Amino acid sequence: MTVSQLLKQRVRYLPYLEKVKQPKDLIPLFKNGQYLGWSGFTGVGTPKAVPDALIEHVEQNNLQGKLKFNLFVGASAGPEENLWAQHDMILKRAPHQVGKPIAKAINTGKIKFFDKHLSMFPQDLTYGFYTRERTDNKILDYMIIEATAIKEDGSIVPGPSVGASPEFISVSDKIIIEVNTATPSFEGIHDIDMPINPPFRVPYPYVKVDDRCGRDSIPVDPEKVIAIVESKTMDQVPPNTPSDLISQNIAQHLVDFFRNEVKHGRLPENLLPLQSGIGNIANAVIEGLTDAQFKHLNVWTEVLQDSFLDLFANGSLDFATATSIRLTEDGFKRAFADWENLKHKICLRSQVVSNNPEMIRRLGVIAMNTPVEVDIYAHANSTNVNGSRMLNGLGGSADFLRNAKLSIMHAPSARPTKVDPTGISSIVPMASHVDQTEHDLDILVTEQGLADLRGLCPRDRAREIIKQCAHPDYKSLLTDYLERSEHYAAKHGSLHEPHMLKNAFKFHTNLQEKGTMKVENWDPVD
Ligand SMILES: CC(=O)SCCNC(=O)CCNC(=O)[C@H](O)C(C)(C)COP(=O)(O)OP(=O)(O)OC[C@H]1O[C@@H](n2cnc3c(N)ncnc32)[C@H](O)[C@@H]1OP(=O)(O)O
Repeated sequence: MTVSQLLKQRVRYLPYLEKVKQPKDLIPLFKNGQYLGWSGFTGVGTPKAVPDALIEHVEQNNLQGKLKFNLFVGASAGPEENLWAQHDMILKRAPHQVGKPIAKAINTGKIKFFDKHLSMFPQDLTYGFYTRERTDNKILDYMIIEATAIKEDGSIVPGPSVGASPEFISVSDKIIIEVNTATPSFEGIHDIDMPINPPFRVPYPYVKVDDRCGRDSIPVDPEKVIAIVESKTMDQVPPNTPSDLISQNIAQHLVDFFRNEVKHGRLPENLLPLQSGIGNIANAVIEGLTDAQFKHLNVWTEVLQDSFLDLFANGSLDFATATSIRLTEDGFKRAFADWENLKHKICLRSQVVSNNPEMIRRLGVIAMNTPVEVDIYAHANSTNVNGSRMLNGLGGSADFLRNAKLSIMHAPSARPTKVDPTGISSIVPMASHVDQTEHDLDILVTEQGLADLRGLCPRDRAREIIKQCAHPDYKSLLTDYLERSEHYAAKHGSLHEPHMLKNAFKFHTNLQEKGTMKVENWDPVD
């Protein structure tokens, strides 16, 4: 097969050039029920050419629901996994996903999705936890990995994410490499630790965000590489919603809080390494930090979004490390225009390192993530609307929030429904699903204000959250719930974290029945 000049430039291990194939040539390898690993994390660095060829094959042969795979990706993949979901090509999926089609397939029961901390998922896969039903002792049949270059020893230089690729490669029977020649080579930006399982595991030695002691590429046994495919499609990350008054106010409360912590000596002047979660609100909060005049900031996070580029550009940010640079098309254009400068200030690691509890605690990370809802005692739901409908998954939120020095959650105080512009309160009496517990959260912030929960007993916590964070439309309702619960619990000797179980989910049932959480009355309790 003829090999393009671009591909020849990127593939420096010459025996691989004998293995160059067209994606369609690989279709016969794929069988219903196989276990596949894809590279990628939060929609960047994912394989595209082979997944697209499989979609075409399914469409042309009406194989929807007949060619399904157990699909594992470090976190969410790009548009391809949503097309796979639409074509009913996914049997099982873990540990995180983003996109309406895949969420719909999960919520209609077509995809068996399970959610696991991103720091733990890759290692649990290598332990064989998720493939116990296999009788052939294999873990993954194929790993399809996107590379931006291949080094002389055959090792793989990933693109804008590392994710779980090192672990997937270590347990995959066969490997297919998509070399993306449309995207520049990311060589030199990675620091990759290969998995070592207990009882021989050693500590990760990093004590500063810019420490490096891993490899700059992923080693691979060339015998396992069965095909090299040229990919010419760039990653496609949709644009972020521009920040609005709500997210700007959230950011301002946080900036004021940080300044006060510095003033009282609980934080250094350049704060501590920052983690910021996914989504529009997290992106807008980082945007808000850009104008705050902090200097020499550092970032230890899992995903770098566009707003981090502004922090670099105005000189606030010294160094950022993550497992993925999830930039929009414009973001990548900006980053590549300044690449010679930026590439010395960014390092991409495996997700088991970026999200590692040991590292997060050692560095004293400040974690900031967005919940679906938080209850008055600070149990937070990051994943399931009304305790039932999966949004994106837990991701790394709990890796960071449980282990950070400061654990912060930020959200708008209320969200609109079809019938009520403030029909959903982010503060509820009892969280309908719990991902982060009361023991994990220090600070809760909405556009209304910031509740500092450190050292408060649950009832004081509830009053602080309602006072500082609840939307005015819900303050008296939540206070009423708290006071009635206290009255009821006092009679029953259960005043530590008072609830009326009969009414605990009344906000949610009211929402389902009437489109708003504004309950008109409580069920009587005695
Ligand atoms: C890869 C990583 O893990 S990064 C580390 C952090 N990871 C996590 O925290 C994972 C869990 N969190 C998330 O997925 C996101 O932060 C979310 C979904 C909670 C919030 O995302 P954001 O983009 O900031 O907020 P946004 O307001 O746009 O909400 C996203 C969607 O969730 C819906 N949603 C959020 N909260 C609620 C709620 N209480 N009830 C109903 N729908 C809700 C929104 O309506 C919106 O739906 P739409 O896309 O149909 O408009």
